[in-house]
Amino acid sequence: MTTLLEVDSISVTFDGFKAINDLSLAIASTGLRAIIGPNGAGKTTFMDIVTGKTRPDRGRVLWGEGGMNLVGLSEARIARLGLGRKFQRPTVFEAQSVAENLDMALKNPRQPLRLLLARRTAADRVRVEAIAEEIGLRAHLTRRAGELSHGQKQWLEIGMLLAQDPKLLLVDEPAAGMTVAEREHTTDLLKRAARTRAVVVVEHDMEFVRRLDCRVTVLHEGRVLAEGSLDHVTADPNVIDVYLGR
Ligand SMILES: Nc1ncnc2c1ncn2[C@@H]1O[C@H](COP(=O)(O)OP(=O)(O)OP(=O)(O)O)[C@@H](O)[C@H]1O
Repeated sequence: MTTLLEVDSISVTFDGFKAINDLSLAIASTGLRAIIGPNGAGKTTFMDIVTGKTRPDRGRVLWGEGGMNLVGLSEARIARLGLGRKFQRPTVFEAQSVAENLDMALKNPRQPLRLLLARRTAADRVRVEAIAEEIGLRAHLTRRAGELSHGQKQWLEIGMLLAQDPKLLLVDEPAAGMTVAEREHTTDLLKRAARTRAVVVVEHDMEFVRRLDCRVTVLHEGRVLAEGSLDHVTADPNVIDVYLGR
């Protein structure tokens, strides 16, 4: 098992409050990881640090075989290294079709507009169809993204990230607001995506995490409280105390 991302002793303080407190954790180059923790545990701040949005006061974020330190790099640079982030709310282009959304994502979004609007090549079309199949929207390619259900929009956005072929996909609360059937589809989608890359899911919903059937890291007060299978961490007295608020 090779390590893709290693967070090494990072800390960050906001107005005297330690949101991340000497946090260390490692993510393997393939497979799923769930990160859970009560409100304020530091999950969002962790993602902000890894993606370059927030700079830690201390510590390193090491990437890839060479162990390149991401701290201090711009968000755009980190994204180009292969780190994709899916925020909670879908941000698809509502007026464009599913195919057009995927097509724009296939091309580098930092390209000039005229290239984004350039005609699709045959290879692009094949790739767009393959991604649509992967995310379960093959039958919806010509629909406007704005007409999709909430769950379908989330899948489209995951597809747009997959189009960029990230090495690590960070996904923030994918199950929020989804129906049971949509959740099942999302679990399958994330599991499939994790066969060839690292996928880190930050999630509150324990039932969803159980379905992911993966290693779980519990954060609390900005550090790792427990790690292992969901059964292992939920049997941990420290985790029980934190979740019951004792
Ligand atoms: N920019 C900021 N300025 C001040 N305090 C912040 C800032 N960002 C986060 N915090 C604080 O840091 C702590 C960790 O927040 P964070 O959002 O990372 O937690 P979380 O685990 O994602 O919580 P939730 O599950 O509620 O989203 C919280 O107490 C939060 O209020």
